[in-house]
Amino acid sequence: MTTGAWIAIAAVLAVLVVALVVGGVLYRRRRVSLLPPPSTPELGETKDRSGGYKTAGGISFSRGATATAPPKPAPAPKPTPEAKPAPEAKPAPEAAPTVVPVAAPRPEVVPEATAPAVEAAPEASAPAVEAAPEAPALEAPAPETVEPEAPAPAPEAAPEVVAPAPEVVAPEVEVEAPTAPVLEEIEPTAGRLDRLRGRLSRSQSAVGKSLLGLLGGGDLDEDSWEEIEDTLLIADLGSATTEQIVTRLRAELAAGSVKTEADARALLRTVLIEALHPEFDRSIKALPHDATPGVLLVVGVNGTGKTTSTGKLARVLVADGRRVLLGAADTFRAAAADQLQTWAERVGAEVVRGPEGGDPAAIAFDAVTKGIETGVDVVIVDTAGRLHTKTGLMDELGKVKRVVEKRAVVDEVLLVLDATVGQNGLVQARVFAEVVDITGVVLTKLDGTAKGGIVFQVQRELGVPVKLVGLGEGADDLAPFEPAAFVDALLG
Ligand SMILES: Nc1nc2c(ncn2[C@@H]2O[C@H](COP(=O)(O)OP(=O)(O)OP(=O)(O)O)[C@@H](O)[C@H]2O)c(=O)[nH]1
Repeated sequence: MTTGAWIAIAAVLAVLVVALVVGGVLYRRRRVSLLPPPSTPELGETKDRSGGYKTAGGISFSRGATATAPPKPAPAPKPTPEAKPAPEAKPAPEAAPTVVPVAAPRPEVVPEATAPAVEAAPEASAPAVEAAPEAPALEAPAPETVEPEAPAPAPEAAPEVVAPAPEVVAPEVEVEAPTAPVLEEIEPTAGRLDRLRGRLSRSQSAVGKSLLGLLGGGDLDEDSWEEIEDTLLIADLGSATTEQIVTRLRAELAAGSVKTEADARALLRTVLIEALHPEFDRSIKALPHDATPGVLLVVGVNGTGKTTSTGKLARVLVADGRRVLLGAADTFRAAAADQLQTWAERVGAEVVRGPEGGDPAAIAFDAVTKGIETGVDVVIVDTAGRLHTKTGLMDELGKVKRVVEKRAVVDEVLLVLDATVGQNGLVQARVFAEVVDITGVVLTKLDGTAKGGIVFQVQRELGVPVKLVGLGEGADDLAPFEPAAFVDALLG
């Protein structure tokens, strides 16, 4: 072939290459994505999954009564344990897993490698762009997934590469195993009871409707009053509370203060709220003291939801920027410690656990000791759920508390009660109250019972507030108990 022919072939090839490249770029630009465009969140913005509900506040925390120290400054994330005086910087004992610094999924902790990365690094390929909005705090390693061979798109084309284009995920790319555990996003605590109100209403509002129906009907005869009493009793308000409420309603109606249905509703609302003691302090005493963490014991009969509630509470505290250590002192049920560890790993809390069947008091002691050494803010000890009829086992719970008190003040003893068991819960409450001083109640499974009236009885019986309510099996289905919101749900 002549030189001219070779040149002609070379020119044709060059044109083909250029055409392929241009075609590729145009193809990428025109490709239609079925995924929503990535909304790059502002730094500091968290994803709101509350469904738009807003309420007065979230779960509030306070310091135990024995604290003498001035309040610590606002709990921004504490990156290092040395923020607190750690007596001996001992290495973690093997009983506990590696200390996971609580990279609390708060936006402030997010390094610049989130949204800005999209702009700053055009070579950071599609996966990084797409993943960033989902869990900003955890996506720092995203650049590691960059495919080296991927044809670098023009910088301006990057935002359009929304869909995880199959060809971008090159099979030969070795995605490094994440070094940090994948932490979960935690729902905002503010507004939870309102967000979960639907569940409460579904199970409770029949009571409210029936009461309103009776009261709004005008003059009440004795049969109607009896029906009101029955309704309250069936809803598990207990005879004392029922009597108190009926007496008050009778007096108000006799005084002629109820003329319309709206009056009846307003009166019922007021009377029920009053009976729930809105003045009780429902904050969780979980804030650290000068040199010791806040210490909480979670007690209750097995199956009531102790471990679940402990995990849910840990999430709330982590979301509040606290460093949390969980003590798995429930050695009675084999899987309980694993269950607790899973909860902890999901939010980056530490766990201290012991051998199966080990001494719960020893584990609780170790947990608090480790919490002091590592300078965590709060230690929550999940205790063994024992049948309250077994005296020896109940005594063991007393021992757990006494032993823990050798290391730190116990700020809260939360009794977990299953709302679905009705009166039986009261029997449990009495027995536990004999062994330890209960400071608050967590009433679980309120989503699955129409007997929410147990709230009234429990408070009356124990003289301590219901502080938290469990409204589902979901990780964030724990809400502060707010009398007014509860009554509103009751009245529908
Ligand atoms: N529907 C509903 N289920 C709940 C709630 N809280 C806990 N549960 C469920 O109740 C069951 C028992 O919960 P656990 O946390 O294992 O109970 P526990 O008291 O720790 O039990 P032991 O470890 O045996 O002592 C689990 O299936 C939970 O998902 C709640 O508020 N609502």
